[in-house]
Amino acid sequence: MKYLDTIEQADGMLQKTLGFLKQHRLPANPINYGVVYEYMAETNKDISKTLDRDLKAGKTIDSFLMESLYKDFILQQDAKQEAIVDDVHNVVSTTQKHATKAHKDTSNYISILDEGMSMLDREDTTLSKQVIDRLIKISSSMKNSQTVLLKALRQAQAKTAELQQQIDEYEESKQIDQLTGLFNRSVLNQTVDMWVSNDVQNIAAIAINLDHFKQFNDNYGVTIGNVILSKVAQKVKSYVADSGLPVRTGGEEFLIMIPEADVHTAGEIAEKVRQGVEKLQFVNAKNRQRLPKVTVSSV
Ligand SMILES: Nc1nc2c(ncn2[C@@H]2O[C@H](COP(=O)(O)OP(=O)(O)OP(=O)(O)O)[C@@H](O)[C@H]2O)c(=O)[nH]1
Repeated sequence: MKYLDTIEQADGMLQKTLGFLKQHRLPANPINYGVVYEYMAETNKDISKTLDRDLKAGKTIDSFLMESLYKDFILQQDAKQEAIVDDVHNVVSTTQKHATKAHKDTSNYISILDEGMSMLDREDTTLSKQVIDRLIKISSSMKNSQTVLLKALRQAQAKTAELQQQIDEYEESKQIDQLTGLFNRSVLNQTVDMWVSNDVQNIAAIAINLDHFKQFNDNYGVTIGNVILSKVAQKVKSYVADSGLPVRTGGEEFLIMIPEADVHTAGEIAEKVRQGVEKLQFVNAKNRQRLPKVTVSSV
């Protein structure tokens, strides 16, 4: 069980959580409530770290941020994962059933074979013929049972490969921010930990922030805001290739982490990203009006 709070503790947390939601004008829907509850209870260090950082920087704590924290750091055991586990369970139990039956058939076959052999009599050819007929019959049924087992094993093998692919896709989807296709913060934390434990010497970090993005949302709507975010993210990604890790760290914030890179190289990449984003042109499909230039700041 995830939450072991007593009624009194949960009541206390409820008050604190509602206070936080009210202060930031966030509706108390299940996502916002869940994230803020974890934050107040200090039970999720990733949520605490991100929210503390954003609060300290005076960032807007909005539903976009709540949703991304929920997806990145809470939503792990979802329906899809459970369905995969159920499928694995089915494959295992079906194969086990067939294997148990095949084992029983084999033992049966061996004892009938033993018994038949002892009954074979050179003098009594009629009895011997009956015994042999019975052995032929039982051998053929044994063959059928082995064929069924083989088929079940082949099906299990195919299903296992299919499930493995689903697990891989699922694992990947948990690491990727859906809107931008960049990595999410949980991958950032894991990757940096891995680099540090592998003694990577210089890790360069380029923080990229879209300028006045709130105005784009306010003036042109969230859908256009989303398109802009996604296109800028693609640009960011295109300058990183395989050499670094492009991450969406917040609503309109990205981070490029590059292992074994010096400040000069990082500066060059930051400048390329800045220029590349400025070259992007956005046109409002409804009225063909060109949108103002999108600019980014990087540090
Ligand atoms: N469309 C869209 N907007 C988002 C998303 N996530 C966050 N936002 C919005 O991004 C805006 C960020 O606003 P601010 O933090 O004030 O940043 P800014 O307007 O870029 O201001 P500066 O950073 O100071 O230039 C807020 O209006 C958020 O609601 C998202 O996934 N999609």
